[in-house]
Amino acid sequence: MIKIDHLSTSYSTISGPVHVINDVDFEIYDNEIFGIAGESGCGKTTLLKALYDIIEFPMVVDSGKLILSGEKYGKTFSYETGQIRKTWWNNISYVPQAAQSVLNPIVPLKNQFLDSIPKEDKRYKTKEQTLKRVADYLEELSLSPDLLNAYPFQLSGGMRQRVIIALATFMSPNVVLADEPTTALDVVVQRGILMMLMRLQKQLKNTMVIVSHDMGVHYQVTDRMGIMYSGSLVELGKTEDIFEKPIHPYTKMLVGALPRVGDKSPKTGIPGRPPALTNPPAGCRFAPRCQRATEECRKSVPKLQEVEPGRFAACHLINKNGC
Ligand SMILES: Nc1ncnc2c1ncn2[C@@H]1O[C@H](COP(=O)(O)OP(=O)(O)OP(=O)(O)O)[C@@H](O)[C@H]1O
Repeated sequence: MIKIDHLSTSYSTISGPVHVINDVDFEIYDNEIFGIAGESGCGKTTLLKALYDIIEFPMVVDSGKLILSGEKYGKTFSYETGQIRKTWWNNISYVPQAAQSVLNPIVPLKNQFLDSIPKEDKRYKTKEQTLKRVADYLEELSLSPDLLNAYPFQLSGGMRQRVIIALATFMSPNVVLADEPTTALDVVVQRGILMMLMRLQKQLKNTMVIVSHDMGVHYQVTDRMGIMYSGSLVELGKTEDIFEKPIHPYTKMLVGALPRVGDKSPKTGIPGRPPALTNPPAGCRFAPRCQRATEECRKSVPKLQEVEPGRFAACHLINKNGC
């Protein structure tokens, strides 16, 4: 499980701190695929980096923390912000955005696998034993073991993405974080990657966190999801509930803009633009784009509240005829 405990982060810039994650507080459970959605620049990648403990200048944690806990091979573990990196690969792994370009193009894949396996993993005594296990694992994932002798530049983008996912899951981590795993791939390859992630999650019974701006990806793959807007979590719940009955006005607009089979009604975009994080408006950050915003919305920041069991939203209009 990952507990995100009132986390706020910022980036230090020459014009002062840019607050990107604002008091985000929720839990991601064991054995689920959790999605994080929202427009470009709302802080999805920043949150994922914090989850993976890549907190390096210019990113700063202003307050709050993360706790990664669980059980592996009969032993319980718990790591907080600042310690999570000690358990990279073993208990948590990360498929970064544009992952296809993180592989060194001129190093054979087998060396990249060997370099990624933590030195303390003593399950395989020799290099040959480790490579045999990697080859078997690739076969389990319907990938050819011959890939181990290939160089990344010889592979297509979709194949490189599959290899990265294999690398990230080889140690059976309790949590796998994937940032935009299907962006820049054609729809057929996208589907293959999504199926692979779903199959792996079922097999490992672990937690997968998928960041995507594409609501279609969340609909197909995730069990629960969080909607981010301008650095805050504005809605959280089961994915099917969010699509069937969105609560927050922003989520309603996001879901309403999606095409549906048989629905011929004209689709409209969300008016306006997200606020600049360098100079956000007071009160609810969505208020300038919300047709139902009131004086209260423009003055005070709404807190994320439990609207129904397991359903959370941050909006002053809840129970006031608006949401
Ligand atoms: N190194 C940095 N220095 C200053 N500001 C940054 C830095 N990295 C990100 N930001 C700012 O933080 C905000 C959130 O960025 P982030 O990459 O987390 O958003 P995102 O939702 O993942 O967007 P995208 O979908 O485009 O990747 C953006 O406004 C961005 O300009």
